[in-house]
Amino acid sequence: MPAPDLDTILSVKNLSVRFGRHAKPAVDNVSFDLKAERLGIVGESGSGKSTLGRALMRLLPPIGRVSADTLTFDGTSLLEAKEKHMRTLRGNRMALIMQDPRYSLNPVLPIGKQVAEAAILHLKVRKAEAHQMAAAMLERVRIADIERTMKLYPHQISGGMGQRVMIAMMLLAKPRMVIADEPTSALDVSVRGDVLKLLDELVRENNAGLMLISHDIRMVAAFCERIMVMYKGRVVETLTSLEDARHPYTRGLIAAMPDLHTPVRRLKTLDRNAIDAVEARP
Ligand SMILES: Nc1ncnc2c1ncn2[C@@H]1O[C@H](COP(=O)(O)OP(=O)(O)OP(=O)(O)O)[C@@H](O)[C@H]1O
Repeated sequence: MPAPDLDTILSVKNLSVRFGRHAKPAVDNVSFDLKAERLGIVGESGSGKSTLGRALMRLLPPIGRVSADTLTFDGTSLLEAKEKHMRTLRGNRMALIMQDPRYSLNPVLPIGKQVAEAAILHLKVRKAEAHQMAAAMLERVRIADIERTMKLYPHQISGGMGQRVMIAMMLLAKPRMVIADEPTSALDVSVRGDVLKLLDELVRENNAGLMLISHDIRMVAAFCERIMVMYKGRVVETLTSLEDARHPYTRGLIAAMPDLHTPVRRLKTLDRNAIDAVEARP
């Protein structure tokens, strides 16, 4: 028997997700491993990126049917784990950061309390210690004037600050795997880079694995060592550099994303016939 690879955080073999018995799979036979690295998942809208992320967190609605040969996270089979175990894994060992902090944060709770409650829940610490941990973590995500800011409600802070609060809350317990699903697309362009840099910094510090889900292949390429390209639920290629892109779909995604250094007059659209012809090859 081959020795287990101790560095592997997540192992996925032939993962498929179907919404309804006769529907085409939203995620179709996807296989990959995640180590303490940054893995980008890119693809156009509807390619199955979010469904993949949610399947890994076991957060799909009951209509979503998951099947896989292997789905192992940190030694636990996500196919077999009881829901109670999943609840301790989520937020503790695995974290999901979503697009818009306004929908993820509790609107009726001051942000300091929310972060402290995450510490009480996941780290089983007492109130005073949780408050201190929350303050330290908020400082770590560069929130200024901590004690005053902790008393503010989510609607009183900016989107960029809200996303930094989410990151503080999600990374408090030092999870092994962080799935960030379009974490900056609801934010002002001017703060996107800062939020991503911060996320990257904290994930590296914890020696965790990051899955960065986005439709923006150039942004993903700037942050990730590997990029998995999804089309109609399948992985069409995995790249370490955009220059290696061979698949017409990936090339289409690259061409469709404006590059600050080479301005284009018209944004290209994807040539679906060429893409499907390549996909149809045995
Ligand atoms: N709850 C659901 N019920 C039925 N179908 C769903 C559900 N969630 C996702 N799907 C379908 O699964 C497919 C993949 O959707 P998914 O949201 O994963 O794509 P995506 O690549 O994340 O797109 P986006 O970038 O727009 O979020 C789509 O065809 C979508 O309609």
